[in-house]
Amino acid sequence: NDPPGPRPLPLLGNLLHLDLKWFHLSLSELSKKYGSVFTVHLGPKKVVVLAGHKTIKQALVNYAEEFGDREVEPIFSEMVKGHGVLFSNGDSWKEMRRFSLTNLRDFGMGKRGSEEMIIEESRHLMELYNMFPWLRWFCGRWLVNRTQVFKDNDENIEEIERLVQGLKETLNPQDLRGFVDSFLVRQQEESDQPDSHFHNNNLNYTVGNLFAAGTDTTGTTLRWGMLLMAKYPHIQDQVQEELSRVIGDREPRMEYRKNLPYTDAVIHEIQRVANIGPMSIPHTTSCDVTFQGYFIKKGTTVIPLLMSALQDEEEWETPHSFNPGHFLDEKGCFIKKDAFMPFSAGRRACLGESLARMELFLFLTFLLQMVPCVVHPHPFTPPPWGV
Ligand code: HEM
Repeated sequence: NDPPGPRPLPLLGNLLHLDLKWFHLSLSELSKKYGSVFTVHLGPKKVVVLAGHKTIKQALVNYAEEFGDREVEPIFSEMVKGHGVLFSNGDSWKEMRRFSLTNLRDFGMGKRGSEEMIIEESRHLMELYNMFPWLRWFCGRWLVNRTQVFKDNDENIEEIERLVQGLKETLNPQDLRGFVDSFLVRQQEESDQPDSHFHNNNLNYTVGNLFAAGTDTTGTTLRWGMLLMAKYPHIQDQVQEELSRVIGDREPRMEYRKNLPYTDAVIHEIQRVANIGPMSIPHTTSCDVTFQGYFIKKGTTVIPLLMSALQDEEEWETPHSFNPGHFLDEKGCFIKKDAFMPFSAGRRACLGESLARMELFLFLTFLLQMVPCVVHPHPFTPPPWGV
């Protein structure tokens, strides 16, 4: 009783049915034909796709254990060897996730502490933008191949090891400066336990995961924000009108968000349309499971098609166009939407959601606030050493 799906060819599976460049769009098309739980074969590999807000939530929240393991593709299993939090499972993942969440929160994630740091970063962002407009010359494409990926990974880990070494040499257990310090103390406390998960590999890979999962995601969403504001100047005008009416010349702060319903709605709509993780990060079933009447074997790759929730035609008035009204009631007050799930749901849901939301709010309000700023006299001057 497998979930339905297109008939696979030997060896190739359904590869010919899918546009691999626009894989998430192909899956979205297939869900129209095969429903909210369907099978596709990527070559010989069987993959179950979950589509639509209700089905994804039901699987990831109501069947949290069954659908809650991470699929670790061969390249990642070779690269991270089960360490860290992003591409790990079992007890090691549980310990790393719990430790990361508790410590990031203790060091201010989603709270005042990180607000101060993000504001400081926003000030630099404003300065940098005015100071180095020629940085854009470097924003090109570069070729990545497999060897390069492994080389980059090794270099990243070496860099993290150097950072950790510096922190180890200056560690004062009475004055913990951040995540790595807390990890090092825990490592010392558990040094007599041979099967402790607090070893160097988990430290290096968890730090690497937090950087990797936490930078490009927010950065890409911000770029979408700027693109959408440029494309819809009348919406940008309304945000700027609200910002100048509510906060004026004061520096943006999280506490102003509740009085900025339009800005908040625009930021949510940016994330909905940006759709930066359309297929989430694949999961795998931790045991055999019967879901919506279908049998799914232990170890089956599962793709929660988040884009199908973000563009669910039953949940959004105009799912395919940018419309901040999706998050506003008739009085212009902000409303939460259950189908808004760019951070996924359940036990593998994004660990940095509160940090990301704070960053998006502060960076975008800083960038959109109409405060007088010095415009660089020669915005397109190439760097002194040429391009
Ligand atoms: C706009 C920003 C971001 C978006 C849209 C986003 C989205 C996601 C998504 C879709 C997942 C996969 C969830 C799943 O498997 O079901 C994820 C996982 C994760 N995210 Fe984020 N993320 C963002 C920012 C961040 C930040 C700032 C951090 C770190 C501080 C972070 C850390 C992680 C980690 C560690 C995981 C893996 C969790 C696990 O496997 O247990 N993310 N994120």
